[in-house]
Amino acid sequence: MAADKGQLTDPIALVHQADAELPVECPICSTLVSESEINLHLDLQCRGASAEAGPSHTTEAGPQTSHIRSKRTTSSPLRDVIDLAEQDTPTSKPSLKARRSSGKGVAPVASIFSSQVKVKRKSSSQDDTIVEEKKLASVSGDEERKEKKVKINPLTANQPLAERSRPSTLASYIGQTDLVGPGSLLRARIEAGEGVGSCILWGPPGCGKTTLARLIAKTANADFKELSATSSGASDVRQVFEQAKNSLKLTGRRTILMVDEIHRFNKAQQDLFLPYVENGWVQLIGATTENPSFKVNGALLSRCQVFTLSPHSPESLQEILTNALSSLLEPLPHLPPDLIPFLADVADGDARQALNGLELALKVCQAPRQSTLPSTIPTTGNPSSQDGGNSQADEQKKRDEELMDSVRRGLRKGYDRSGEERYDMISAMHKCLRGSDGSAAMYWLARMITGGEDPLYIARRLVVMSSEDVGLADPQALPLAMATYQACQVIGLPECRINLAHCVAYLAEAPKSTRSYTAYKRAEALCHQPPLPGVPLQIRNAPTKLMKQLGYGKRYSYDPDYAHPVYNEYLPHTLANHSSFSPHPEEHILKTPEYEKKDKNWDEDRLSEWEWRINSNKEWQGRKAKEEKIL
Ligand SMILES: Nc1ncnc2c1ncn2[C@@H]1O[C@H](COP(=O)(O)OP(=O)(O)OP(=O)(O)O)[C@@H](O)[C@H]1O
Repeated sequence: MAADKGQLTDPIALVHQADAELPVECPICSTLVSESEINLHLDLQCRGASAEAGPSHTTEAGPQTSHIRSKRTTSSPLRDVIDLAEQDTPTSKPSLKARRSSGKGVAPVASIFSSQVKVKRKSSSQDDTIVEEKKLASVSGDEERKEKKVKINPLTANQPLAERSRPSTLASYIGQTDLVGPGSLLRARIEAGEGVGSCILWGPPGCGKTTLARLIAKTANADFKELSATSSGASDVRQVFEQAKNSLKLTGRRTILMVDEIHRFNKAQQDLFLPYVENGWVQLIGATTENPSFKVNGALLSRCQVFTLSPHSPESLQEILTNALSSLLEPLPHLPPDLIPFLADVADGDARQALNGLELALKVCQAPRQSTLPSTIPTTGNPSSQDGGNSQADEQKKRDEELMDSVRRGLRKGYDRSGEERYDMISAMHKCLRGSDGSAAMYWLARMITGGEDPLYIARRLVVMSSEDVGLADPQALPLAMATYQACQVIGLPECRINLAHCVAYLAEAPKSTRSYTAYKRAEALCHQPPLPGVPLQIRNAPTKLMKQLGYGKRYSYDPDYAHPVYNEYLPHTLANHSSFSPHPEEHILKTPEYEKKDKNWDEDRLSEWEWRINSNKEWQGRKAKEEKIL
């Protein structure tokens, strides 16, 4: 059905031609392909489908499959055939659209061909290289055409350095030696092209998860598809799975699907993976920065192996940076001599950050800058030449320092308010408060606030902490924490950070007691031990005569009439002697040196109160025992 090169064909004729050969749907990738070409399309493992065919970035097209058209939701055979005709052959005819937009219907050949751009795709290892052929023709079709081929790769040319220097072989994959170092099992399996089965790669940003996944796919010689949970939905996942299954069924070719940020799929979305992973129809490689035990569906997790990647060591980062520098083709500008070790330190284990820092430094150093040096440098031999040399060196040193400072500011690590780091930091602050280390608590408070944390989130934790850890040791803690919460609500940032700091300092210095909290936990544990007894009759209300006759409220001692504590049967018989869930008065109250200084007698006062309570309790126990004997 291909038209002769460079020759216009009447679209009506093409429609008639198409009637004779309707396109069919490929059973693997659902692309519409002409009937006569379907076998070729399958033999080519669905390569050649247009870019719309699926989410895979490995989609390729060759000249022999240029007529293949992806499925359109609003497709009709007629429209498809017209479209096929429009994009036919390298020197294809102008599109009907172009002709319509020219406003001249079927325009003269010359005006249509005067400037034509055709974009072809050709495969490379990981990237789609685009070759643009600009065909500039003279006004008349008969005249000699001037052809100018400009080879550009706009997709890769604009990539950040981190992306351009992504390793394409396992040999150039730096670090992570515990996991893929020489002699490791995983490395052996990857090198043998066996694949690693479905797995989850867990590690902090920029530690090399995506890179490793791509390397695994490359050596396994499988189709590789990539999805990101941030931009894909259930329908994308289903589409890839179905294609993978069909491909396996019809051609025996495996598919590796890498899902970046897999933790962002909710549990229901993750459930979609189960049958495909379970049956081995697709090999899943999930990448996540979050702890998979919390963020990945348990059922899916049990079908995947979890590999943990660590942040890069400064040594690994130095190697990655040096490799990236040496791979650059352009001449390097002057760079500060300490730049590489400096970047390796400040990047905090994140290779992408380190490479971004390097790229930033390169840009700054390449940019023409206004020299603050005197325009005439004294000549050698002149006594002032030494000074001139020194001042030049000083100037350079100052510039280097400024550069590193701006790179450091540019690399300041973000605070992930939705991630694990948030919980780690609030928990760190809580632990510092519990351990009465005010300075450390203040640091974590500042880290959270400067990272953009919601002050109410911090204040809520302070409210909890004031009861959980300070509790009875300082009853003022809870009202202060509540007041801090309200201050944050009313005032907001930036001022409310002062209220937070006030409360943090107070809670750090307050004495600590977990009596109420631990007592509650013990009581709660008892509530999970059946049989659960009813409320003792003595403390039940007796609003009716019958209830009174049944013993409800019998011998109940009305509290205000008695010296406290007032003894009634507050607990069921089975628990009467079970004092383990009541607050232990003898529990030690942890006091900070600051508190000791404030109130030396506090402990003694409280102890004497407890002693009295313990004795009263003993008395009550004895009286109960006697009564029980009598009964
Ligand atoms: N082990 C490594 N060896 C060489 N370069 C690496 C390595 N790890 C990471 N890099 C560099 O850092 C860049 C980012 O790495 P990659 O995308 O693999 O990290 P990631 O762990 O997937 O990060 P994220 O969780 O943010 O997606 C890569 O493009 C590459 O240039």
